[in-house]
Amino acid sequence: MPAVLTVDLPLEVLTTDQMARADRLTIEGGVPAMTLMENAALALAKATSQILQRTSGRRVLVLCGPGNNGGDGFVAASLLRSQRYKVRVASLARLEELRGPAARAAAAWPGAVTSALECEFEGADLVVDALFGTGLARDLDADACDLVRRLNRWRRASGQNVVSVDIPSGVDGTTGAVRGAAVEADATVTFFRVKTGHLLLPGRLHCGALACAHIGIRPSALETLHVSTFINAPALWRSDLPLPQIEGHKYSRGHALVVSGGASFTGAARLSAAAALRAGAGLVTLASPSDALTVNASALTSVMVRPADGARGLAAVLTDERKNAVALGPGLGVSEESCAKVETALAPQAYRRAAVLDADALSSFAHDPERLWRATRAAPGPVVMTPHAGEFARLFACCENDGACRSKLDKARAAARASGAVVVYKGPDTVVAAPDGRASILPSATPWLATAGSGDALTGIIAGLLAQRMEGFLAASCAVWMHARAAEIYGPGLIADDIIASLPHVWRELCGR
Ligand SMILES: NC(=O)C1=CN([C@@H]2O[C@H](COP(=O)(O)OP(=O)(O)OC[C@H]3O[C@@H](n4cnc5c(N)ncnc54)[C@H](O)[C@@H]3O)[C@@H](O)[C@H]2O)[C@@H](O)CC1
Ligand SMILES: [K+]
Repeated sequence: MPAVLTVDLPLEVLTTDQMARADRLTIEGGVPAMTLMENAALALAKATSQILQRTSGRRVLVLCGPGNNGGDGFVAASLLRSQRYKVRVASLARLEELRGPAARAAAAWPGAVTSALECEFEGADLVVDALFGTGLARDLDADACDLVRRLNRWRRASGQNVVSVDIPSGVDGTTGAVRGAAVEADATVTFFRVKTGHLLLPGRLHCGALACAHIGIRPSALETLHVSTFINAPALWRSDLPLPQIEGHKYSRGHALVVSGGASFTGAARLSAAAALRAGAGLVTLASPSDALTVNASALTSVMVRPADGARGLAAVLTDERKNAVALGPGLGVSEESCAKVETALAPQAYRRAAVLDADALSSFAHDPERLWRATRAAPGPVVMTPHAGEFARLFACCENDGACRSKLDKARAAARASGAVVVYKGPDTVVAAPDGRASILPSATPWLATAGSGDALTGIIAGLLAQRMEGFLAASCAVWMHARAAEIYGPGLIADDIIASLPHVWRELCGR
């Protein structure tokens, strides 16, 4: 399935409840519901017609559901028919069951309406999926599941396009979960703002190319919605991006300290260190156990190496106040000593030091997460934690099993609240959540990123941005995006070293030169 198109999507991401409130406020403000529906259908008909022109198709089947999503389908059917497309309409509900604008839209459709459950897809060049939108309130029943599965099979076998109205039917607009079965669309046209279910997996994989249309809801409606979820795109953090200043020097660009593992586990920390430098830290030092000093020193040039044995050795290196960001975890080893090193790195200080905790720095606390939260809450500067799904489950079992946490986004937010740290919940739909409730979702990432050392590179990029004093949530979001973009630029065959090597291209794009 094609990746989500992120071009020109507005930054704010809504839950289905927030979207319903925006609709309600707009209608109360004097815009008729029918006008919103007509605007939605116009955008839908335009997108559909563009695909049909590309594929030289003429025959459209519109599947309409029992609510306003179906209403959008009826209006779009009328519009497409007026453009001389050959349009069939099939409805899941009996027409007399429809209410409000959907009933009016159905009444205005001049053609026949057949039963969706019995409809044949053969002969269609494109199917419009207007079965369920943001009003999906429960799992699809067996008949609807069967219809959706038949549609998906037909699409795969025929190679024809399916366009979903608002969200692929069966995808939960808030959590991205599949409720029984869900349409696999080639394109999805949503309205006003993207919903969290478009970006979170598996929902995102069902959307195809995602477009967001303006339908007459004013952006001022956002003011009352208290939106705190955003697409992770440059517009979110570009104005805070640290750029070298002409009057600056390496010390003004910050000094990141990366903690190396023992002699047999040094590569991971070296990747992090190199990534921190490429992310723009003025200086990077690798704190290395004595037994790994030679191997580390012989493999590094622009990264400095200092001996540091155990938590005490680390404490000694950290007495230098200029080392304002510390990263630990990659190759560190799961042990009590690692716990002590993390506590040393997070120990309250008179000066502000940021920290990134990854991999073994997190897993070492799996038996006692509260001990880690005590340290992260007391830390003198921003703390960013970067668990993948396995580490998250081990460390944040309380958030995993909390019934109120229905999605990856909910879980990441709960984890950030519990720990007082920025949580980067990694995966193809990486969520960054801050303790104050802000969150970002990465809209697309190449599967080539799933490679050894990829997480170590991300840890380093975050450390590099934190060393340059970028705010914790924005630094983590920016690093996640840069990491994904670097991998996208490099393309197939990517290994972790290539992510680091591609960072200058990412900077060039961000700086516009
Ligand atoms: N003013 C508005 O609210 C606007 C809404 N629009 C469209 O309206 C949609 C939302 O409309 P609705 O709130 O009517 O919701 P939907 O059309 O998404 O679906 C709700 C209907 O389906 C039923 N239903 C929910 N889950 C079901 C299930 N699992 N099995 C069977 N029936 C189920 C509900 O009882 C209700 O009748 C949006 O997705 C969008 O397409 C657009 O027309 C723009 C304006
Ligand atoms: K739909």
